[in-house]
Amino acid sequence: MADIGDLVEADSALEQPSWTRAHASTLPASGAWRPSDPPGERQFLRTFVDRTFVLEGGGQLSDVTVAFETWGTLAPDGSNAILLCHALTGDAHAAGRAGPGQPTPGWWDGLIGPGRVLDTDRFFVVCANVLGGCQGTTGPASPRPDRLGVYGAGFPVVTVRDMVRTQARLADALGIGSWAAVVGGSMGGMQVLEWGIMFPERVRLLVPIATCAAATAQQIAYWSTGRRAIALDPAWHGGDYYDAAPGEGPHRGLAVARMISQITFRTDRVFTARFGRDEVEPLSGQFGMWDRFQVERYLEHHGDKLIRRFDANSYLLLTKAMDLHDISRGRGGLTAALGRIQAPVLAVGVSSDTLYPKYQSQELVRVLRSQGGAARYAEIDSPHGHDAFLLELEQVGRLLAGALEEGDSP
Ligand SMILES: CC(=O)SCCNC(=O)CCNC(=O)[C@H](O)C(C)(C)COP(=O)(O)OP(=O)(O)OC[C@H]1O[C@@H](n2cnc3c(N)ncnc32)[C@H](O)[C@@H]1OP(=O)(O)O
Ligand SMILES: N[C@@H](CCO)C(=O)O
Repeated sequence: MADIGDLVEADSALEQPSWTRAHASTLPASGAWRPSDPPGERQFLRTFVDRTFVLEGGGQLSDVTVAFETWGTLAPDGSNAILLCHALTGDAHAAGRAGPGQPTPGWWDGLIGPGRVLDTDRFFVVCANVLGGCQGTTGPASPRPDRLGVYGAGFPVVTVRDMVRTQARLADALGIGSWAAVVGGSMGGMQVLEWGIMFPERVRLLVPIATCAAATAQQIAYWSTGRRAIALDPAWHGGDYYDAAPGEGPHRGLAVARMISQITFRTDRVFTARFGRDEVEPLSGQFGMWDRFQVERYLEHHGDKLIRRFDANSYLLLTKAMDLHDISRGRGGLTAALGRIQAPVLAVGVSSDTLYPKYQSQELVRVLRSQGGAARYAEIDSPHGHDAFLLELEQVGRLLAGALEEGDSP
């Protein structure tokens, strides 16, 4: 445990959801980790304090903070821990706070808690904000170790493998030798696969949802268009905008990037049912260029919402990490990479996902099984598209419950 770095308790000065306040310059150092009170409170692990963390792409970091939340109680032998890996704009807050006060909704509320699928009377559930993110874990908006400003454009490119390596340090620090399950959707599913490949002996069940073994040309096309929108915003300033006055950051570019991605998260069918050709400003016979359809206003709303809770540089980094995701890189191909996995795999696709289409999950299972791996495909039947893993919680819960019953769990 000596080289793990300091675990620090939740600091009320950091009590905030926003990236703008996510990085206080000092974190209180403490000795050993102890559970937060109430459960669900954000906690921080400082790691790589002692040495340089060399990233897969050659960049370097030191003194990395990992923000995480936990629910439930860790068994004395550390055997009952489940790791949840979040998607692009998610964070460590997978479930609402269980203690007093107004619970803040989490992205998988309803699945986590006493008697729920991720039963906190039985499991110790952990979720950490990813490296490069903007909700407490070190990212571009974080102060540099020398305290001479924030990283900004100087933050190195990170990969999904780098994210997983920081999570492994967290597991070490918490005393978790192997996870009962590692579960996540989209970018979270990419982390799940890398966990199975990088640390095969440290996972006992893998549940990658709505994800892929390697980004396709179309996925790269979508995400890179969003990145271009951010880079074209003059307020982006090459990534160094953190001293801009409130409201003067690259929010226009980020909003457009979100509008583009929101289209890919949903479907033609649902957009047609929800918005059809309905207009916001009724067409009067004289067509105004900026008179809007309802779907335009909806996308604008989603752009506006994201800029209030997300950092443009993190959006660039994390979408790049997804595009760089390729489990076969440096491993002698897809079959060899998947051949490293020892844990049973439940790969879940979404029937209507056009961003990470279900054939990619099916292909994972086909290759795993061709090598004798214990892999199964299951499907979320939904009209909603990619976001179904966040919207169809009843189906997700049923699939997870089945996998946890069958898998190697306590
Ligand atoms: C529970 C959480 O997600 S916590 C938030 C943290 N975020 C994350 O963790 C990332 C993952 N979460 C997400 O991506 C999303 O929150 C999801 C997928 C879970 C849910 O998506 P939603 O945004 O709720 O879905 P939906 O497509 O129904 O959009 C609803 C919003 O569009 C607005 N809207 C609907 N129609 C229109 C329209 N015609 N014009 C303008 N706005 C509209 C609604 O008023 C609503 O606004 P609100 O969210 O400010 O209340
Ligand atoms: N809508 C989700 C899914 C992305 O895969 C998010 O914003 O994180």
